[in-house]
Formats: sequence, C-alpha cells, structure tokens
Amino acid sequence: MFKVQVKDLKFNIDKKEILKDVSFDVPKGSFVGVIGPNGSGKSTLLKNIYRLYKPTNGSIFLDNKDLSTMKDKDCAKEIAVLAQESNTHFDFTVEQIVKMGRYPYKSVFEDYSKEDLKMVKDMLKKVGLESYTERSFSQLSGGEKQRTLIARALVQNTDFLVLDEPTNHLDIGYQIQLMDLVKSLKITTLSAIHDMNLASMYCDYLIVMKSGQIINAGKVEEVITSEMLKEVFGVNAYVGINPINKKLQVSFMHTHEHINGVGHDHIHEDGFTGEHEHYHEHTQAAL
Ligand SMILES: Nc1ncnc2c1ncn2[C@@H]1O[C@H](COP(=O)(O)OP(=O)(O)OP(=O)(O)O)[C@@H](O)[C@H]1O
Repeated sequence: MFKVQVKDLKFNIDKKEILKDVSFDVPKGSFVGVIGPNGSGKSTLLKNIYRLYKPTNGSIFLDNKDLSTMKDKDCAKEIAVLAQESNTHFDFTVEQIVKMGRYPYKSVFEDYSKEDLKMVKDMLKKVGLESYTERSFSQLSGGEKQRTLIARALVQNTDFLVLDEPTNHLDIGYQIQLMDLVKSLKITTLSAIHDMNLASMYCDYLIVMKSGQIINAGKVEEVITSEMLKEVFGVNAYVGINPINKKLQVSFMHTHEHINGVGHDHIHEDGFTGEHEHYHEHTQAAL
C-alpha cells in the first residue's frame, strides 16, 4: 500500500521547468531518501508535496486523497515538515516553537492541554533540549535550532514526515540520534539527504534526482553504486559493505587512487590509464 503517490508532477518557475514529469510512490511505513546534486530539484519536490508550492501539472495523492483538495488544517494533521530554511521564528522561545506543532489539533481559542504540554516536554527531552524551554529560538546555534524544529515536527504526531536535509548543522552524534529517533517512530518518511552513508544506514528506498528529473530509484543497494556516484555527482567512490551492520558504506577518493603503490605498472582504483602526475605522498610511499 502507498502512503504517497506522485504522478507526472511538473513545476515551473517563470516558465523555467524545475521539475519535469516526476512520478514515484512511497510505500506505507517506509523511509525514502531523495538524493541528487545541488540544484537538482529535491527541495522543490518536497515543497510541492508539503504544499508550499502548487504543482504546475500532475497530482499528488496522500492515502489516495488528492492533496490539492485537502484543507490546510487537515493537511497539518497528516504531514509534518522539517524544512531547510527557517527564518520566520523571530523571538519565540524553544517551548513556544515546539508547542506550535500541536496547533492543528486546537480550535480557535482553545489553550494547550496538559497532554499537549507533556508531549512537548517529552519531545524536548528526546532531542536533548529539556533545559532550553525558555531560551530564545533566535539565539540558538544552528544545531539547536534544527533539534527544536524536529521536536516541533514530531509533536504534530502525523503518519507522514517530510524532511529536507534533516541533519543540516548537526554534529555526527546528533545526526545519528535524530535519524534513530525518526526511524524508531516507524512513520512514512520522505527525506532529502546528502550524506550517502546516512542514506544507506536509514533509507529503505532511494530516489535519485538530476536536473529536475528522477533518473534512478530503488532499494539502497541497487541505487548506491560507484557508477551512480560518478555519473550523478562526478566523484570517484569505493562502495563496500560494513561488516558489522551489513549496510553499504561509501568512501570517497581523489580523482584517482592507486591500489598497489606508484610506478610504471601500478593499477588505479577507477581503471584510469592516462598520463598523470603523482601526488607527493604517493611518490613518497613508493620510495
Ligand atoms: N524561487 C525560485 N526561483 C527561481 N529558481 C528557483 C527557485 N527555487 C528553486 N529554484 C531553482 O530550481 C532548481 C532546483 O532547486 P532546489 O532547491 O529544489 O534544489 P535542491 O536539489 O534542493 O538543491 P540543494 O541540494 O542545493 O538544496 C535550482 O536550479 C534552483 O536555482
């Protein structure tokens, strides 16, 4: 069963095609990553899905309902978002920001209930910000802001989560903590993600975007290959298996690297055979 279905989505800005006939399905309960170079259309795709943008053409279905026909408040009970930029929070405290996640459940003059406040408190604890409740959001570090915003998205208590580069600004400890937290909720998640190793650890499926189109999609093991990394990002990479968690692991390399030292008969990891200078450290290693 699919949580989300995107059919022939096109999105133009000033007649420029930013998304071209994008179609894919997100299976219920899965964690789907969207990867691709800068400017390939990942954020624009997500913005169409969380309704910041209106598709120029095509449709998006959430639980078989056409998203364009849903009311904003109903949508907010169904989709929680951690967006990339967040410059609209002026002078709210951390607690006020996280409480906003409960807004879709409130009627006009209804105040936050004990349950709402407990949810907010518990979530702040989960993201390591329990002592930050009264701190001003605008004065937080990039990582603290990101953790506040994920807490807000999670108290919204939806079945579908859209994340736009959620680990932005986070140190590696908090990157893993955030991804573990999201994964433990087992809710359908669609996330733009730059880090291939995090993508491999957490995603069930990947969508690869290039120039506003999906050029590849499938299970992580099918999608993350050294060929794809070369074609899409123009980088050389070694893709192996982590012996402990059995997940794919990617190591990036210089333009070409040597397998067995340098000299006239050495081999290059990427099969390179042309004339070239050696890096100083390689020459040293061979002496
Ligand atoms: N409001 C806008 N006006 C004009 N062009 C835009 C606008 N928003 C996005 N674009 C263009 O659309 C393309 C896709 O941008 P988008 O932000 O979706 O890429 P992305 O894959 O998320 O990139 P990144 O990895 O850098 O976050 C880019 O060429 C960008 O310059």
